[in-house]
Amino acid sequence: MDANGEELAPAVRSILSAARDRTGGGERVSVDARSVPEAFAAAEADGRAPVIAEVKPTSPTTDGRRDDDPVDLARAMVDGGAAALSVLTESDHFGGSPASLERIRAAVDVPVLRKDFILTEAQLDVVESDAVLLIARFVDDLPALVAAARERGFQPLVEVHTRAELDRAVAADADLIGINNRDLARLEVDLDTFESLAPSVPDDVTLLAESGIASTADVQRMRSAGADALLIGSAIMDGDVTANVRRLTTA
Ligand SMILES: O=P(O)(O)OC[C@@H](O)[C@@H](O)c1c[nH]c2ccccc12
Repeated sequence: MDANGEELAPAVRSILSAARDRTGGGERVSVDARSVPEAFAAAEADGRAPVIAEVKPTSPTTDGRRDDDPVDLARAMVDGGAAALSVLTESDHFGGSPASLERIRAAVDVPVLRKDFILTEAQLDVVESDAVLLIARFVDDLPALVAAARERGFQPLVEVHTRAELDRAVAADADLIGINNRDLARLEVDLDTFESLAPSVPDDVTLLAESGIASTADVQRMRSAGADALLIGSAIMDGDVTANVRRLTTA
């Protein structure tokens, strides 16, 4: 059971128990971050849908694993028009690493989001990134972790899946919020999630639609429902990543 009183999918329980074992807590990070909202605005001005393309070698819901150099993948995504990148640093279930994020961030000039299951302040002190994901469902003291991220220069992206989590994100002063279409209890995706929660998000929040966006029709659907930007992983990682990003950003 988690805080929502709902059973989590076994893969997610395994991810969380690995996350609890990671101590983090190297030297305190202080980052001079590339602005995520500015990167979205630049993409819009250039006629592209703002997309955060995700470097995700594998996942509990993906068959197989992509072994290309993550830096090559990242560059190819930027070539296709990605406004920003998301890089998994979780190694046990997603094939990512802090080292690949570090290399990617040195190789591109767009903002890079660190995608991991961060539960404690010490786990922020692992690698420099422009933004960090904080999953409302798993973080006990969200206002404290949002503040701790900002103190280090990170832009916190708070991920929500329910109305109650959205209210907690807003109360924690989040100004970058992602609505995850994937239910972490069942690992199923439903784009209705974004459509039903987006109207309750305050206007001054930069709002992302996350997960399950596979086609240009999905991009248009999320944009019409109020998404300022889209976070897309699997549909980009499957095949020619440059062509995939180009197709999805010119929807
Ligand atoms: O591959 P998709 O369905 O396009 O989803 C991307 C991203 O939203 C997903 O990887 C994700 C959303 N929240 C997360 C939290 C941790 C790890 C991964 C995620």
